[in-house]
Amino acid sequence: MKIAIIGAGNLGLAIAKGILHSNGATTMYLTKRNTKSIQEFEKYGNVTVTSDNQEAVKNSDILIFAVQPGHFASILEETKDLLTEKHVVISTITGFRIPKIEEIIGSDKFIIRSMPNTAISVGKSMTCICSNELGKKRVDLAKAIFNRMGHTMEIPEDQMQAATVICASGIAFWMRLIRATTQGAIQLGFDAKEAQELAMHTCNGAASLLIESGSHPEEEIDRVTTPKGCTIEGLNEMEHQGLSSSLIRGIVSSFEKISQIRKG
Ligand SMILES: NC(=O)C1=CN([C@@H]2O[C@H](COP(=O)(O)OP(=O)(O)OC[C@H]3O[C@@H](n4cnc5c(N)ncnc54)[C@H](O)[C@@H]3O)[C@@H](O)[C@H]2O)C=CC1
Ligand SMILES: O=C(O)[C@@H]1CCC=N1
Repeated sequence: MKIAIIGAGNLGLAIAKGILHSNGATTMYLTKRNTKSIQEFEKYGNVTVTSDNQEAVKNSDILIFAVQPGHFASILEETKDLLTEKHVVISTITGFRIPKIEEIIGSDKFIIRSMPNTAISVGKSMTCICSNELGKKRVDLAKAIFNRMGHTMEIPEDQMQAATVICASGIAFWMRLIRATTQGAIQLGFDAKEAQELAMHTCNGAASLLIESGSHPEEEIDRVTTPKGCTIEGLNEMEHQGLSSSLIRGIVSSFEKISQIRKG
């Protein structure tokens, strides 16, 4: 698998780490306008760092674009004449719809739109995927690539905006919840390091319980909330203060913001 990551920033580098972690590529190109900060990746023998997107495209089959939405169209213009039937174009760009990509490079290309998150660097991304008509023939390949670095779900393109909020922005939302729990634990007497260890492993355990048992969160909550006990006391106070409501409102605000990014 010859992979190029066009735009090795926060997400692009997370994907690169995930690929290296899972031995997922025979060769990998990483591109960025100024390559100084990512030069160290060349210590991995099969990685080439360059600011030349055309070189990366020519020497790769799987092209993962991870640039800011405002830069994507011009980079597609710059590389479109080099695209052949060997290439699979995978976009991670927020709000940039497949018809807009087809307008630039044509509908006769394999186009996958993906929405991974930064946990891809440790092989734990939740990645949503959709494709153009021709790209349906490469969806299994895209899933195979991303399944090595977490879990995938194929969805209609219309749900991509919502998937961005839940899965990609979701990493930040869960981080804040873990951080707030840590602050609570510090207030209760744990030192900062211990407090974070308690918070993150408990969070991991809660998610694993659902993933492995297939049960509903409320079933698991019922198993923890002793009548007249401390859990229900804390949980109800959190809800009186708007815990679920604030999360839902935040998710909807984030979703609405993507519409503005798309118009911009
Ligand atoms: N950061 C995240 O967690 C996620 C980001 N995304 C999407 O991924 C894309 C990238 O996001 P980030 O990594 O956060 O942004 P970023 O700004 O950290 O990375 C973009 C990179 O592209 C490089 N770049 C700019 N022009 C270039 C060019 N002409 N050729 C090659 N490289 C060029 C920049 O130097 C930068 O390193 C965005 O479209 C974003 O919406 C999607 C899911 C998650
Ligand atoms: O905040 C953003 O706009 C991008 C998309 C999802 C994660 N980061």
